[in-house]
Amino acid sequence: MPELPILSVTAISKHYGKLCAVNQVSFQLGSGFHALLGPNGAGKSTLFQLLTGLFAPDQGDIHLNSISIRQHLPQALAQMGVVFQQPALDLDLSVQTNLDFYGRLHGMSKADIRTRSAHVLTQLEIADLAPTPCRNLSGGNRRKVELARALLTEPKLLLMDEATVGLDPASRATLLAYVHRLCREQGLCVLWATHLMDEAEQADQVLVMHKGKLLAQDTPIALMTQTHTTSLLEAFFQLSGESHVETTPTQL
Ligand SMILES: Nc1ncnc2c1ncn2[C@@H]1O[C@H](COP(=O)(O)OP(=O)(O)OP(=O)(O)O)[C@@H](O)[C@H]1O
Repeated sequence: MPELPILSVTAISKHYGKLCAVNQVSFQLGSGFHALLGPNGAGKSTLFQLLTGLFAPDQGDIHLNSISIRQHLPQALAQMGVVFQQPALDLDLSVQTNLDFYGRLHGMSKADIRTRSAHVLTQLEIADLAPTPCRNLSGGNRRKVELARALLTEPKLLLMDEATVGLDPASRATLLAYVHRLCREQGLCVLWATHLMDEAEQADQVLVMHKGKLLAQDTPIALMTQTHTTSLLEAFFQLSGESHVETTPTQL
């Protein structure tokens, strides 16, 4: 029997005035690492804002494990962890206090928060930083703390919006490897927005977004085969009809 989707998005649209930032987008995701690939302005962040209920779509609906985000937002959010593009830690508080605050907001008991934080901080190799004020952390470690916080409630869906922006190559690789491991070992469903080719190339599936539309959803290899290209970058330009003269070979 086919696996039920964890995330199901049906014909959602979002306008800012006359601009259609998300245009009739539909897709379904099961467990695994899914890259949402698109250049600046493609609509990735707007899609994330719709998925997290920050805005309601003008039309369409989103279901997380069959729960409608429109009708039952708190229940849907309880199954979701999010790392937004903009850092969102309280820098004056310690790592542990940031996690405590988030856990309490989600109705976790103090004991559960402590057990779970110790687990995720250890997995991310930053357990020793628990008492440290977030202001004193490097950019890479701040992102790890945001990821730890997103994972505190054991979500089924993890949304990562350009989560590696500003990180050095080693920190970026550690974060990516850890999230891939969570997909493999715990069946997590990850939607990872990026415009970096190497991040998308490692995904189980790539969702190609351009000017508000979802152009394709498939494995990196299948996208290259369908477009008769030998790289994901070329496949993107084939699918979008854009020219890539002005771009670097590693990102859109
Ligand atoms: N609050 C807003 N008001 C008006 N227009 C907006 C708003 N937010 C985004 N837009 C526009 O909607 C379109 C999609 O933007 P969005 O930020 O979703 O794209 P993105 O793919 O996340 O880009 P980036 O990688 O630069 O974050 C862009 O044309 C952007 O200028």
